[in-house]
Amino acid sequence: MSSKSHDTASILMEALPYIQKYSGKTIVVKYGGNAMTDPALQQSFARDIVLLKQVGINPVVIHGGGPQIGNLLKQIGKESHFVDGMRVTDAETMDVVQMVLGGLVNKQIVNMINQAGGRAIGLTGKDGNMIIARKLVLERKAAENQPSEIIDLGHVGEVTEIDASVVRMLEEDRFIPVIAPIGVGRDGTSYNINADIVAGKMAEVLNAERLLLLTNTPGVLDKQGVLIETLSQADIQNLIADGTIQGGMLPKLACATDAISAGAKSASIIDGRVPHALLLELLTDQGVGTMVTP
Ligand SMILES: Nc1ncnc2c1ncn2[C@@H]1O[C@H](COP(=O)(O)OP(=O)(O)O)[C@@H](O)[C@H]1O
Ligand SMILES: CC(=O)N[C@@H](CCC(=O)OP(=O)(O)O)C(=O)O
Repeated sequence: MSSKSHDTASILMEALPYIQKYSGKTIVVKYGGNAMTDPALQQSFARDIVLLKQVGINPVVIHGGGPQIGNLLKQIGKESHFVDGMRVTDAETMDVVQMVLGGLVNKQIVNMINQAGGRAIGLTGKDGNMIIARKLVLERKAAENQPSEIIDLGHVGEVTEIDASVVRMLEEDRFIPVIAPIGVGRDGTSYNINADIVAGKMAEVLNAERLLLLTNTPGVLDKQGVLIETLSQADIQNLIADGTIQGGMLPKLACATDAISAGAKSASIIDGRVPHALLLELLTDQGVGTMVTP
């Protein structure tokens, strides 16, 4: 055997214990809007998802689309405002969120996976009353000795309940669920929910083996910009308190912490700009980001 074919065979063999470990299990993958900007990377993501399904693993994709929502808002002359990584969502912005997440982005991902040979089904949290939400009430203190004030984020929601029966039904078959983070209130109100939060709750409800959040950084970085490979829940509190973790990274770590408190073994924030990041993280000895552990 040539050394090249020996190398190829050993790479394939490296995947075997991981395929055995994850076969029949659910892996929740959050595909961030910032990780989905490059067409070649989108294709490598879609092929990874199809490969996982093909070897008996059940990927469930929750997608974001923050930059894509921001672009359409800009085209209609609206500025985006964020508080703690969450978009302030008035009624008009909520319509744009539904158009972009439920329409454009969701169907783009479905199409990419199907082009790669998979069978993806796109849903929002409204389908089958899957994601029930209520208005998020955000309380904040300007300073330690000040009374807290309530910040109105409009249609931003928090998840109160997930009925994952439709996801179960799809994953038991050949289908790959692709879910947009839009929730519905008991009274029919639409809610915009941060996709990281939805991914964390979905991982809890599905009792997922892994929760992977794909984004546009190498993982969680320290003050010097160096990758932190593993983080405990106590480390996270310290890094938030000293301002190292901010903005879009806050909901990711909140959801990782919640998922772990609810029994998940780990949650990983990985670099979606690395081609085949999912395969590298799941099926090889090589990690590609930050793993949050209990
Ligand atoms: N300590 C940190 N390490 C890495 N990224 C951080 C950190 N603190 C804040 N961030 C920001 O979080 C962003 C990722 O969140 P976000 O923009 O919401 O991505 P996504 O669209 O993938 O959800 C990074 O691009 C970075 O600007
Ligand atoms: C409440 C809130 O902020 N919702 C997000 C939903 C999309 C999202 O989470 O997209 P990324 O994962 O690409 O950031 C938003 O409106 O941008």
